[in-house]
Amino acid sequence: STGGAVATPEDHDVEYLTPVSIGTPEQILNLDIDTGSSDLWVFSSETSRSEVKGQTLYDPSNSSTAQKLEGYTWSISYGDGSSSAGEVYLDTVSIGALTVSSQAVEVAQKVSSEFTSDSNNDGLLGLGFGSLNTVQPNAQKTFFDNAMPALDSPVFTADLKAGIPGRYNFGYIDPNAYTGNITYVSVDDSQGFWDWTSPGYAIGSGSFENTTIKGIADTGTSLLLLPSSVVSAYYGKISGAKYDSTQAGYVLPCSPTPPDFAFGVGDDGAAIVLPGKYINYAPTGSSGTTCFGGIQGDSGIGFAIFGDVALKAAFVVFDGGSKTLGWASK
Ligand SMILES: CN(C)c1ccc(C(=O)NN)cc1
Repeated sequence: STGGAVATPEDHDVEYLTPVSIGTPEQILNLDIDTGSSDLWVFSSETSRSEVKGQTLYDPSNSSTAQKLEGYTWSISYGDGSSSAGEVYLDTVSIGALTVSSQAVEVAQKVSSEFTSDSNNDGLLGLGFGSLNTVQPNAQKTFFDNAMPALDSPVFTADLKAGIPGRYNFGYIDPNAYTGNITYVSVDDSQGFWDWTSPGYAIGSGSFENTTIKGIADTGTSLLLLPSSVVSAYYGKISGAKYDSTQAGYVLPCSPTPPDFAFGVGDDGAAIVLPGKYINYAPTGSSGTTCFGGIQGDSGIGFAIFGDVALKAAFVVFDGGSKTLGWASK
């Protein structure tokens, strides 16, 4: 089997939302597919009314295939301090033509303000490794883990794009979606993430800097978070760029277009190039003169995060069979 669906960017590519069918008859919710976590949770009929602002709600009582897991609960918090919690059902979940008949659907009873204010986001679909799942008393499998045995190939791919819809596919690699070769790198799944090591970076037309950068491929994080030495080297090349403590990040003049940023993949010289315009993440004010940087520091996290700013420059294969990541330009 195979499947897949469109991934539509929200403002500034802060996140990408994908239609997911849940239950019988189908209830379609727009979920944030997140390789940095492993819970499939949704806004629901059980979500505190004061914490819902426009989201579509999954109502298990309207699904003939929903089965409550009595006594099961979940509770999750994310790197940005947001959180949610609730109870658990099993139901049929589909992404395009790919259907999992008994998927754990975690219904939110509480969500934090970051989710409440994100009115188009109806929940998250985690595609990290199973060890990160928060369901108690027994952890539940991800959609990918449940689907894998039936997939033509044990993979899913992320083809996110700047400002326009891209795609997540399951079970196959679309040869028309990328250019050149796919370079595969090893993954350390010991922390539950798609954790890999880049050999270094280059700024603009500059020489390649060999420096080990260990980090996770995380579709659920908006920015590219890198070691402070790399971030300082990048913004040090830009007149007027500075760390703004009020914004808690580097800001830069939106014009002229900043230099490209490339990160290495594998030991054969392959690299993914971020066009400089991807680093103009969003204007900080109404004048549009100053932009918030799409590359920021990873201090305090313990690893780099290759979020959407990086991923949208690449075609990425998440290989659950070999536990490798494949990176290609496009
Ligand atoms: C508040 N929202 C929509 C979030 C979505 C995803 C994440 C995240 O860290 N995913 N890896 C955090 C917050």
